[in-house]
Amino acid sequence: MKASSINTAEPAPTLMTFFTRFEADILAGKKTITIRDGSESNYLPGSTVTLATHESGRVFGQAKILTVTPILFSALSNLHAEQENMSLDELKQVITDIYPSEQQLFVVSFQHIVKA
Ligand SMILES: CC(=O)Nc1cc[nH]c(=O)n1
Repeated sequence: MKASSINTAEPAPTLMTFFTRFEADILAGKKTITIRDGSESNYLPGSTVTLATHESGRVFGQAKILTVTPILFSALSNLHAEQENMSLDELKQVITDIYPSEQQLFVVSFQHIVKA
């Protein structure tokens, strides 16, 4: 993402939540990206975020944000699916379930650095 397109109006988030079903893949280093909508696109590359479950808020680790890249739903590829540790069909279904009819999305890549 270009520096000029980073939203500096709000502080970068320090918490990233995931559905519990994704936790094991993240801790195993098998899921290295997350695809979010515009409301969760303000992560700052280089920053460290706390990882917690969406359902209960249980903290399960920390990660370093590497990149935040805009992407259209129609441009999701097998590379994204690999980085999510799922097939492309699965990934498209997951994203459609979470963000119905959202075209503009953001790929947030991260490195899991600490297990809680
Ligand atoms: C809580 C939540 O929205 N979690 C998501 C959303 C998109 N991708 C993902 O890996 N996790």
